Amino acid sequence: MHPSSQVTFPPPPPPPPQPSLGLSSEPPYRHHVHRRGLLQRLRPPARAAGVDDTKAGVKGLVDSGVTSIPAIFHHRPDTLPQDDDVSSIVDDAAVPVIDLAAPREEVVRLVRAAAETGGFFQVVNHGVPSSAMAAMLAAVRGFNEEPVETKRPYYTRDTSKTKARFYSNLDLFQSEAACWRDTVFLDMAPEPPTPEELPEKMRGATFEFTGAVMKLAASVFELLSESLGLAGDHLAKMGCGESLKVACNYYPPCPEPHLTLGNTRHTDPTFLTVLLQDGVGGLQLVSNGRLKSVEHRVLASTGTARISVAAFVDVGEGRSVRRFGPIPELVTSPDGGNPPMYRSVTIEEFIGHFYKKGSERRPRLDYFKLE
Ligand SMILES: O=C(O)CCC(=O)C(=O)O
Ligand SMILES: [Fe+2]
Repeated sequence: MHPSSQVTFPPPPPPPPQPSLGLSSEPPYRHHVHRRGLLQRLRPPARAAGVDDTKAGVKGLVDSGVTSIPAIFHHRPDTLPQDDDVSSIVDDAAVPVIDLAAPREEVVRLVRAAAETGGFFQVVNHGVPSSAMAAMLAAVRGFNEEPVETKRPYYTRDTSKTKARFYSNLDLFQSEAACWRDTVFLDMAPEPPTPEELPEKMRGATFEFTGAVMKLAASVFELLSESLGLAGDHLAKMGCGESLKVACNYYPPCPEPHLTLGNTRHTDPTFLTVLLQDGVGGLQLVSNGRLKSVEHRVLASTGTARISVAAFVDVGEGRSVRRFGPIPELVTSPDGGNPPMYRSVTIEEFIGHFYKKGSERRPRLDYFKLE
């Protein structure tokens, strides 16, 4: 979704000096030496850096006036933007734009082409009101720019405590280097939070926005089903649209953006991500490799804060027991020439790879490839 072409909301965000989202198809990282050593060294400084112990996040560091970033935010040079990246990094402005109000066949054709190649596309006429998008972005800004005393009570990574969690770097104590980002993470479906569970600044906008995103996701699943030659309700019946978890990302301005990242290169762990401000992206695994899950990362930059809202649409019930693998209709071609490329997995196993592998963030699907 690109609200920028349809709405202006005060204050208008200045364009970032660098591409805000890079999409890459380079081979995975090769460097994971001394991982254990790195982790051991990382933990105490992570607390001391005033990110987690203060519960003030990266924004707290910026407010305290740092002019150089703490060492835990230093990423390996080979993972940072390089001059010679240009050929393999696509910036979000280059992704295809699909008008969902175009004739159905045309939309299905375009969705198929986009999902099979880049795995990432931007939609217009998507039915999410411009006012709802602008209000959601303003709400995320509003919360993050509150005094730390207001934000601190929400600071937790404990999913059993609340459906609205504020933290800086979910994997702060597992990753090789921390990212220049704070997040409010919301569990919105199938069991929504009560309005009182959300930070006050986010109460008004969140329910309207996420309700509209669920509707949009349902129609994208229909389009993806049809683009795979399946019945329109195939992916919905598999449960792909039951759950909604929303990462509200706040990327404070960074004094040394050349040393760190807003988010490292990764693929998302869900069936579909609806990304406010940058696009709508990929479905994976069950298409037997036909639809792509785009690798992406976020650069840090000086200037003003950047805000994004990534809505992860996924399976709800039975995440530890239901198995997902290539859809039978997609692997049994009449000539037998399309064998399954991936083994089946549960959602929990699929997501779990992210944490087990730490900084080694290969595209998730690679781990489940059949030889
Ligand atoms: O901020 C963005 O544009 C992307 C965020 C993202 O990749 C994520 O939250 O998974
Ligand atoms: Fe992502």
